Amino acid sequence: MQPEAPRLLALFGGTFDPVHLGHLRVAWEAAEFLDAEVRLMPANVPPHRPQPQASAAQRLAMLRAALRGQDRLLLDDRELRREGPSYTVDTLTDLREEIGATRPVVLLVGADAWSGLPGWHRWQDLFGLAHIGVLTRAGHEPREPAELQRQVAARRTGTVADLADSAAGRVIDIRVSALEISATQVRNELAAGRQPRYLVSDALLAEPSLLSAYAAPGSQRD
Ligand SMILES: Nc1ncnc2c1ncn2[C@@H]1O[C@H](COP(=O)(O)OP(=O)(O)OP(=O)(O)O)[C@@H](O)[C@H]1O
Ligand SMILES: O=C(O)c1ccc[n+]([C@@H]2O[C@H](COP(=O)([O-])O)[C@@H](O)[C@H]2O)c1
Repeated sequence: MQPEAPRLLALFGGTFDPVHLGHLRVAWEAAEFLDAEVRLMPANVPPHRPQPQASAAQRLAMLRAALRGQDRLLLDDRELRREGPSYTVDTLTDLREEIGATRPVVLLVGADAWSGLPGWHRWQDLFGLAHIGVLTRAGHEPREPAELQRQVAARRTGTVADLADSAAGRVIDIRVSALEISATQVRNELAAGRQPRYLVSDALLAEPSLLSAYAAPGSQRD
């Protein structure tokens, strides 16, 4: 009898400032599509963007609250234990040291992040460490700069089973529900003194201290 193939492990990195229903739903759909263990992984110091408004501890607390009550989506806090810019290539190298070279890993990125991949630190090395799953994102047309197209042409597959055949190196497009929600929108709602109801998990609204990093000074929310 063939030994059972190890389950796919998928990492969904982000700033999560704060985590919103767009993140949660697309991660859920990716977990179903890939039949993978999906881990949401907050960046400590996100590279290539302004630094988050909420601290790492606050972003982690919001993620914990949002993920409570289910076990399909998990939390991975490895980047919060590392100082300096949270480069994904370093994170995947660290993960490989922990789990070894053979288990298939899928790095999940939204379509907007994917377009910017050639700007990432040592981006070409990412393909040696993980597969990449590109999630559609409402409001962000798929765009692939020429250097990314060249790198990806021979790697793309439409078949999940291909991801189990190797530890890394394939690219798969994952069509998920179009939920045009962003953390920027949530921060703006809160800064204007409004509730981000139905944009974030109810668990975040139930505990007002969780969203306190975004409140307008002196604002009163109902
Ligand atoms: N609504 C969404 N649909 C699909 N992917 C998403 C969605 N929101 C975020 N993502 C993806 O989740 C990852 C983490 O995103 P991030 O934490 O920066 O959230 P964001 O909403 O884009 O934040 P901000 O508005 O602060 O830029 C990225 O790969 C991003 O493309
Ligand atoms: O490694 C890099 O150079 C790099 C550059 C930009 C983004 N990332 C990662 O991409 C993920 C999504 O980033 P963001 O800024 O959309 O939250 C998050 O895990 C970041 O650490 C990584």
